[in-house]
Amino acid sequence: MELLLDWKSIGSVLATFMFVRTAILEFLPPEIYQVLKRLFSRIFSSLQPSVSIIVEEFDKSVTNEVYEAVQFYLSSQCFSSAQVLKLSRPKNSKNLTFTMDANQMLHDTFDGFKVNWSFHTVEKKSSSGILGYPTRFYQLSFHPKYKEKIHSAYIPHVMEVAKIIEFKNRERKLYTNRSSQDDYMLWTFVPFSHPSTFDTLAMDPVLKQEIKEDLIKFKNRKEFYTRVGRTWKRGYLLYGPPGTGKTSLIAAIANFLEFDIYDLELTAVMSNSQLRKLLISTSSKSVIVVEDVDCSLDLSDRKKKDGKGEVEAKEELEKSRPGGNSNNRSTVSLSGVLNFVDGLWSSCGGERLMIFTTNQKEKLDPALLRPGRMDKHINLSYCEIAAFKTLMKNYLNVEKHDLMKVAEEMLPLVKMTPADIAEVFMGCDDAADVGMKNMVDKMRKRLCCTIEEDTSIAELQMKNMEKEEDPFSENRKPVEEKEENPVAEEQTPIAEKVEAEFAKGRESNRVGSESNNKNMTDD
Ligand SMILES: Nc1ncnc2c1ncn2[C@@H]1O[C@H](COP(=O)(O)OP(=O)(O)OP(=O)(O)O)[C@@H](O)[C@H]1O
Repeated sequence: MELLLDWKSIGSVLATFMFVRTAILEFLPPEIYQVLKRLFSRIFSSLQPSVSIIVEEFDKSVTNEVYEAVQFYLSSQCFSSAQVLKLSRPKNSKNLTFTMDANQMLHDTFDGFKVNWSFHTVEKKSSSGILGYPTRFYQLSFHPKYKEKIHSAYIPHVMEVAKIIEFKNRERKLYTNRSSQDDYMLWTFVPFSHPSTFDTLAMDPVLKQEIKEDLIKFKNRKEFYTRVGRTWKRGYLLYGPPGTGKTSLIAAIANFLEFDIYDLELTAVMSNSQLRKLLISTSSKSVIVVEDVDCSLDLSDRKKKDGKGEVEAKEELEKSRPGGNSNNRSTVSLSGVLNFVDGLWSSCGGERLMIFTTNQKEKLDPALLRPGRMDKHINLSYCEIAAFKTLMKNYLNVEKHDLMKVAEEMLPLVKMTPADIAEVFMGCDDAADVGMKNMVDKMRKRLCCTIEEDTSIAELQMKNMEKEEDPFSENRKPVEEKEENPVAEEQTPIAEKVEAEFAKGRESNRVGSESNNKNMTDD
């Protein structure tokens, strides 16, 4: 009988509990329900044994990197489990960021165990009782039996995930030393947003693919570089006439690798030691660029043939520069630059690509060009048909056109850089017919000029040769006789020459398409 009573009372307790629960869910405002839920979960969790780790924002006034990492990590985790979130987008950043609000609790699961994160803000009083800046910190709580796992696996996991998220979210930067006046502000920066990519780049497709593969290999070979005892860096030399896309290629590379760019103006660097400071203040995952290196410093052969030393030669170069005077003269030397590229200091940090550009490769010292310093020599030259098609697609939004055949025949005869072609297409506001007509007109004009120029050079050479001829020689022809000759080469009408050049162009197109690409060399 007593047992029956007990079962009855249990049944009525359960029924009451169900009734109260339904009443709470139905009638209690959700805000109050949430508060009660949190209160109960805190009471229960405080009854369980737990260990806490505090991660403060500052460590002796210096920003705590772990705090930043936790912030990144939790921003990716908190959307699903935190109750109240803060939403922000840092200026110029491409992504939205969610952060936890103060006193919020967040649960995370890792490798089968649970941990709790909470965020707090407290205002600490100084010894004199004055309230200081608020101290912000994250608190990580977990069961004591997971202490070892937290230390050896969970925290490294948080740091790794944070690194990946930070890299994806971060705003890439373009640094320059051009406007820096003193040692304290070596680099100034702006957000890097150059639109050039490998898709928009007009260049030989084989060369493009080769460069992309080389970059991918470089990026994925951290272990390889460690194994063979080399610093994780690579040097490219881009050379070719102005307007062939050296700067555009650098921007495309930085966008491809998602690296920052450091644009190093050597003439603004006062000494080798300042050069070293600039180098060690660059971050990893960056492209360091020295444009027009032949114009920056005298980096020709160190052993001057005329007996002048490096310093003397540099002095001369400085004097020859506009506004150059001895007071603000740079004392950066070739050896300083060589050390910058692959000296001991260049091994600080990692994952760095150094790119030097020049219009005159032959002016550079072989020491700078050797493998290990410049690992790849990339020749960017005048526009060929594949590059022309890319520009047509970019600027005129067409892949085929009636005038394509004519342009294709003339292109090998006229030395046009991608910049020349881009300029013509730019003025056509997407109108493909106008763009192609203007292009062909420009090519014709250039072809005529080239032929006229060649003709007058040939005439001049002929005259000079005649002047130099031995006046007593029996074979010597009088100049007048040559000028009167109606079938002389220089008197062929320009139109005929253009036609002859076209024939040459057709031939060279055929040969060009058969030849292997020789524009990128491993040095
Ligand atoms: N290969 C290319 N693909 C697409 N656009 C190009 C290319 N080359 C040049 N251009 C166009 O021409 C302009 C000038 O090119 P860029 O500055 O890259 O040439 P450069 O070789 O670095 O010239 P310089 O040697 O004078 O510095 C660019 O803004 C771009 O619009």
